[in-house]
Order: sequence, then structure tokens, then C-alpha cells
Amino acid sequence: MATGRNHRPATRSRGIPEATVARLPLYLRALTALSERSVPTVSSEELASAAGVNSAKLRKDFSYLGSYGTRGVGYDVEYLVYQISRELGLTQDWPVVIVGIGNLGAALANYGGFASRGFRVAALIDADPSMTGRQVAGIAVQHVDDLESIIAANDVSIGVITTPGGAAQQVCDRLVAAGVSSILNFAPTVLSVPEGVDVRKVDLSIELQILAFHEQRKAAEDLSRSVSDGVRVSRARRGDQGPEGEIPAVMPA
Ligand SMILES: NC(=O)c1ccc[n+]([C@@H]2O[C@H](COP(=O)([O-])OP(=O)(O)OC[C@H]3O[C@@H](n4cnc5c(N)ncnc54)[C@H](O)[C@@H]3O)[C@@H](O)[C@H]2O)c1
Repeated sequence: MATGRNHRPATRSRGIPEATVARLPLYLRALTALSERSVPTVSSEELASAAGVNSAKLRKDFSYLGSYGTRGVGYDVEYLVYQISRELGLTQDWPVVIVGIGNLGAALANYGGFASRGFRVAALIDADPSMTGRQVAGIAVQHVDDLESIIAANDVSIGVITTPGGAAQQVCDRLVAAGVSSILNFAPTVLSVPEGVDVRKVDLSIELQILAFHEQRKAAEDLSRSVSDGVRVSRARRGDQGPEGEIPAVMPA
């Protein structure tokens, strides 16, 4: 099986928009669930709803893959799984290194979902000498002093950083100098990298903040609705003729 940094996904060369690339994993997840249930075909509407995407957008996205479906039948599930996997570069093996094997790094190393999606945890690296040689997820942790030779030996092109924030930039610099060209950063640090290196930052607290924003908006809407209902009920009891559905201004609590 092909491995390593010389094998980039096809998406770049064909100029598929980044927004489409970002939705491909959503389609793939929905399609994989259909495939597991042995569903042979799916309509764009069904798939769009399963992936949480608008169906016109889905059809446009699939047109970049050269996949148009069959009128009245829909899309062939297995073929789409193959097409999207190929587009994302998942039909080949991607060796991944995780640097910083504390709570998060160990949890990621133990996550079985990477392997089934084409990502093989090739090495685990930590700066703590007491960690060296310790087995995590069946892999012996290696010392950060050997980072460069570990990257070379495993032909790694994707690095995951789960060190404390203060160490992340230095780890990133070493990974890049050793030939890693894609980084998934969990540390609370904005990394600077040279051109040609891709960084994706994962920050669960930002996701929670976005959910908090939506929760707050829903609570304000509920409050506004219940006040409006209350006004209508009391008007009806008094026999008032106020305009139907009028909603009084509500100040947030
Ligand atoms: N993005 C998120 O949503 C999210 C969620 C949780 C934690 N985090 C971040 O992930 C990181 C790890 O969190 P944790 O709870 O696993 O911390 P942890 O302290 O349990 O683990 C950090 C590990 O990194 C190692 N380390 C330190 N410096 C290093 C270096 N220079 N090279 C290699 N290894 C080094 C330490 O020895 C330790 O084993 C932190 O930066 C934390 O803020 C992010």
C-alpha cells in the first residue's frame, strides 16, 4: 500500500473548493452508515438530510467528483463511498505521529476510528523520560529527542500535537523540519508554519462556546414566546381586543 508524504489527496490538483472538501467527510460518514445497513442507493435529499446539508449544495459538491447519480434511482452508495474516500486520499494508508502522550494524546492513540478511516498511528512521542518505552494502545512511546529519526523511519506526513501550549510551536517546527506537511493541533496555541504546510486546529472549547451561543438564543426565543402566550391568555381572560399575536418587547433577564 502506498504511504507517506509524496502521496497527496487528489483534491488539490483538481481544484475542488475547500468548503466542498470540508463537507466530504460528512457525506462519507452518512454513506458509511448506509453501507453498513446494506442500503444500495440513496437520493440526494435523503443523503443531504442524513449529512445535515442542503440537497442543492450536495448535488453541486458531487458534480466536482463527477458523480451525478441516476434520475429516479439516486446515487450508488458503495461507489460514492469509494469516490469520496479516493478524493480524500483515504484509499491509502496515512501514517500519523502523535506528540504529547498525556490524557489527550493517549485517548487519541486508543481511538479505533482512525485506523478504519485510513490513518495508522505509526509512532507516539513524549518528552517525559519516564514515558519512554511505555505501551500506549499497543505502541511503545518514544522520546522526543528521536523525533526526526522517528518521522523519517515511518515516512510520516501527518503530525498530531497534544503537548501543552508552551511546547507546541517548538514541536511543530521540528515536525515540519523533519518533513511533516500536515498538522492537527490540539494545543491552545496558534502555530506559524511555512507555506505548503497545512494546520488544522481542534478546539473543543470553541465548539462549546458556539453551542452556548445557540442555547442562549433558544432560551431568549422561549422566553419571548412564553411572555407572548401569557399576554394573549390574560387578554382573552379580560376580553381585550389587542392585535392578534402582538409580542411585547422583552428585555433579556
Ligand atoms: N483542543 C481541545 O479541544 C483540547 C481538549 C483538551 C486538551 N487540549 C490541549 O491538549 C494538550 C494536552 O492536554 P492533556 O490533558 O493531554 O495534557 P497532559 O499534561 O496530560 O499531557 C501533555 C503531554 O505532553 C508531554 N510534553 C510536554 N512537552 C513536550 C514536548 N516538548 N515534546 C513532547 N511531549 C511533550 C508531557 O510529557 C505530557 O505527557 C494541552 O495543550 C491541552 O490544553 C485541547
